[in-house]
Amino acid sequence: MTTTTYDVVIIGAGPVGENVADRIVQGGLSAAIVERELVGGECSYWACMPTKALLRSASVLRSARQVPGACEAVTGDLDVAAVLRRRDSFASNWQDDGQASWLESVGVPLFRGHGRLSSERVVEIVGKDGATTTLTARHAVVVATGSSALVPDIEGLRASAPWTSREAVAASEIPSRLAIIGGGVVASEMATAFADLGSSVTMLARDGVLHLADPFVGERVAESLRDKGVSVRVGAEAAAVKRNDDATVSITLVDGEQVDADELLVAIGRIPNTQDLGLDRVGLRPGAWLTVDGTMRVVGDDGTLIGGGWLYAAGDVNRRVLLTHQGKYQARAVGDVIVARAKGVAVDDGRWGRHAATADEAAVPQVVFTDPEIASVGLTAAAAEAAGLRVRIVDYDLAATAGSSLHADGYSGHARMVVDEDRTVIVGFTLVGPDVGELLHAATIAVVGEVPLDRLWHAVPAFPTVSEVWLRLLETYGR
Ligand SMILES: Cc1cc2nc3c(=O)[nH]c(=O)nc-3n(C[C@H](O)[C@H](O)[C@H](O)COP(=O)(O)OP(=O)(O)OC[C@H]3O[C@@H](n4cnc5c(N)ncnc54)[C@H](O)[C@@H]3O)c2cc1C
Ligand SMILES: NC(=O)c1ccc[n+]([C@@H]2O[C@H](COP(=O)([O-])OP(=O)(O)OC[C@H]3O[C@@H](n4cnc5c(N)ncnc54)[C@H](O)[C@@H]3O)[C@@H](O)[C@H]2O)c1
Repeated sequence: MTTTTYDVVIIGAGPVGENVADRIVQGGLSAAIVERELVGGECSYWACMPTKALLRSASVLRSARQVPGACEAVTGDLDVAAVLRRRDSFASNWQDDGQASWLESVGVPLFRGHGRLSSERVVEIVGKDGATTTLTARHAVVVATGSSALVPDIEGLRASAPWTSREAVAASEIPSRLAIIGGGVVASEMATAFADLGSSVTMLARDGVLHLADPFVGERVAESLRDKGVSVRVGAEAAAVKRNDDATVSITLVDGEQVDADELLVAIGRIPNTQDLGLDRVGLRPGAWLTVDGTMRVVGDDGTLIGGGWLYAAGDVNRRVLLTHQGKYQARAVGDVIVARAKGVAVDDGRWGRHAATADEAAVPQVVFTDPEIASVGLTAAAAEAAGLRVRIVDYDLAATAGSSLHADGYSGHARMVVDEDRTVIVGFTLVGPDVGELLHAATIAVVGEVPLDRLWHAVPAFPTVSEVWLRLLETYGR
């Protein structure tokens, strides 16, 4: 007999749903999880892992070519077929047996099918065979259904069957010409990947390249994309799209110009997976992002808790931060707070408390795997100023460290630290340069720990590493 009542029911087995389930069972409660596609979600099969696999080989080749002694050993070009095979293996060939076994090993039953809220604490699941299962949660239902690509209402766009990030990430062939609508993170990473893999790429970056980052970031990435032969068209906006009889696609821009390509990737942001989730049954609007309180309980438009607080939302679907690591961080807080409430233990939801996801507002780290890489945490200078902080910006040329000159000939990069002058702590840090992603965590610790600059002078970077930029930034700031 199938057990139909669990302490917690989770809809969506992406990275966030999996982590909520794990915390719930670690806390001694029972959990069941519902998944309509693959256990592991977008991140495992169509996002983080396969995109980075697509980007990594060219990055390694570039690194080798920048170091005499190694560059002489590079006698060929990128092996595209081998890159795609490695990508396939990082997407587990789009099979989820491994992650489904993990769920089983931690004691979380998996219900395959589309889940919907049908009433308070009740989730109805319709399986592929049409059979319906009903699960009731004693304590909480957690929505972790993630997000999907936004395809805008541009004339002819949908009918032209454009790629979203899914088709780009899983591509089995590299198109000769790829056009991209968008200038954000997906557009920039995919322009890099496909240019490296041999496509002739045109990027229609209406609002600029990575325009929400500190301005030097987008400038460096756009320059590098252009050096690779990418046509970066800042300000260009698509007005109409047509798939031609010969399978090519033509994009007419607002100014009347036409851009032709073999495939078109649309990468202009995300929509929440809440269209068919039964939100209307609990007083919410289908298709809306879910708004949450400090412990990720869903609130209605009037700010009151849905049903008194049994419904939680974590990960992309609550729109706080659309990143895997941040969603998993929320998941740990959500799992733990549900357990605490179920057991009548005090909730610790103050700033930096165990049950709060404070870093979502203060210290989100992100690495964008373009060439050069971008690593950032916390506030940009503009955001810090807009938040009313008395800010000092400290810049340093990353190429001027002994470590970077050893890392690669012709190393080029930049570092910026944003200091809150009233507290003399770092509130934002951005690095641009080859392989800077691995330098980021030191900055994340400094921001989260609110480490005073006076103390940071005692955190001595090893010589000769690129991390010596920390000392250079402090020297530039002054003692
Ligand atoms: C191209 C691309 C690259 C990215 N790269 C990175 C990166 O390098 N680093 C990073 O941190 N982030 C990256 N992201 C973002 C990252 O993928 C998301 O933040 C992350 O996947 C969110 O996890 P989630 O569990 O909230 O949602 P998802 O991963 O979307 O998982 C949600 C799950 O819920 C299931 N589901 C939805 N509705 C239902 C339903 N009604 N019933 C049952 N199941 C349902 C879905 O099938 C899915 O498996 C990238 C995103 C994209 C698009
Ligand atoms: N390495 C990483 O961390 C990584 C990689 C890929 C994706 N992601 C995450 O996935 C999410 C989605 O990425 P994304 O690139 O789709 O969104 P995004 O929000 O990063 O960028 C969207 C871009 O599209 C532009 N845009 C919006 N509407 C447009 C329109 N109608 N026409 C032309 N341009 C338009 C915006 O100005 C913006 O530059 C992001 O939030 C990101 O954090 C992370």
